[in-house]
Amino acid sequence: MHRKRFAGIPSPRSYPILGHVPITKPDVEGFVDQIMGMASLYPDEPRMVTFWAGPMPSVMLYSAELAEVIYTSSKHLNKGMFYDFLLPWLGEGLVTSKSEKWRPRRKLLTPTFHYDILKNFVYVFNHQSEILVNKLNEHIKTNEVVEIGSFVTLCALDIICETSMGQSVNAQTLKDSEYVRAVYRINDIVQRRQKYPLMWNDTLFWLFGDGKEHKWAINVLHSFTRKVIMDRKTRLHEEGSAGLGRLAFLDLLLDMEKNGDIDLGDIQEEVDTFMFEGHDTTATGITFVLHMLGCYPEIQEKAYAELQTICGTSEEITFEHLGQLKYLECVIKETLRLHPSVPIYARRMEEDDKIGGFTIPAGTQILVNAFLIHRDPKHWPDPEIFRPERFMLESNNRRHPFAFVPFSAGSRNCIGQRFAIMEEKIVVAWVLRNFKIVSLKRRDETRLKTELILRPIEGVRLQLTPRPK
Ligand code: HEM
Repeated sequence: MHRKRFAGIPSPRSYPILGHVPITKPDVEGFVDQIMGMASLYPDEPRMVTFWAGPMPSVMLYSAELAEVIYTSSKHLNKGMFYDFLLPWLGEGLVTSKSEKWRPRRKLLTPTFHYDILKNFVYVFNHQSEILVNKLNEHIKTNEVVEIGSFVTLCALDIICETSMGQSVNAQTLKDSEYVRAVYRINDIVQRRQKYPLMWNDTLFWLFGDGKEHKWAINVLHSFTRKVIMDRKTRLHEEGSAGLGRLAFLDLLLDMEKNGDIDLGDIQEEVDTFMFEGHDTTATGITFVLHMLGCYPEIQEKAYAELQTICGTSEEITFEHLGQLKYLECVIKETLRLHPSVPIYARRMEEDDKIGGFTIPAGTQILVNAFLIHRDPKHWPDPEIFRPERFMLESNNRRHPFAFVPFSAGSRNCIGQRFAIMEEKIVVAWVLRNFKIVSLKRRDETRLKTELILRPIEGVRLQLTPRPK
């Protein structure tokens, strides 16, 4: 695309044909600093920057006002090219599908995430959190320090497997599961591929990249979900829904199949999509919340006092409790503001359109940078300060509607956001009720990396002390 069409939009100095490729930092930390550093390099309006990967332009937006054009558009609904690397795993499920396929599918699946359905999962959230607390108790008998992310990730994986497929993979209790290994491996391979433009070429990827392992992982992932789907379909047919035990998303999808709305291939795409989108995101979300609670003792005690008042001696966190845990919700949201699990997401311009007074040509990749939108001093005074009260009702009502966008916004927003907040609340509540948490590193000492997901480079190390019963 011709560079003249982007004249006037800020852009760091680049090379004539290769663009920014030679100056892109290859290491994960350097890359984050470079991308997020744009807000320091170009802090003023229009808060947008152009990058060139060779001849391909990407325009990164980092203001609520500019991102609004994308969120509210009914045209720019397709994703950027980075999502193509997910196609072999996810097929054309909700995250990756093009707008023609996505529109009717989203309409069909939206009721699946209604509170009346999500209520059924409260048991799973509690049950898996209890296992997590037991595992943490076992661990601290021999080692005071816990890398909490690794524990929480297995818990989130068990939760998403059980709620999506009605089948536990027992990631928390089993030492080794091939499916779990394949989930980790595929995430890693996709993220590495996104960062190395040479590996975007399929032939090079197969010859010199992780092609072989990629094939192994896809085979394991698809065989597992295919088998679960077929087993559940057979049981549903033979024993009826009463024979299946707890409800899972899969049962609702199988109902849709019975009505002729989708086929088994479509179901597989959506189950794989939930597995991808629904576990790493919540796992890093919960990890960062626990880190923040461990950094700010007064906030931790306030959240703990609320839990004691609302839940009292009740062993379980019930659906009714969830609505009342208002301060904990503010803590979770403030954590998502400073550490959005998906810090950047991409769309493709389907036709020329005006953003920030510039005409952006069709075909351009738009990167919406939620990490920086959440730090725009125009909407967030003292943006680096961790202050959960920002999310109290009154302040919320006065804010720009797109200043807080961890779940994206508009019609292509996250379908799982209520599920995510419910899960985060319950898992965090269990840990907080059982342990006093101290973070071994301050926030400013915790280095971040961003792959598809924002993560702490060295994990989050906590000291956990059991609270008196
Ligand atoms: C803290 C947790 C989560 C965060 C921060 C998050 C964030 C996001 C974001 C930013 C998007 C838009 C991505 C894009 O435009 O490319 C998205 C989409 C999506 N998320 Fe989530 N998510 C979370 C949890 C979940 C969970 C638990 C599920 C499922 C159970 C889920 C399922 C989906 C799906 C299916 C989409 C695609 C929606 C569509 O295009 O119609 N997410 N999520």
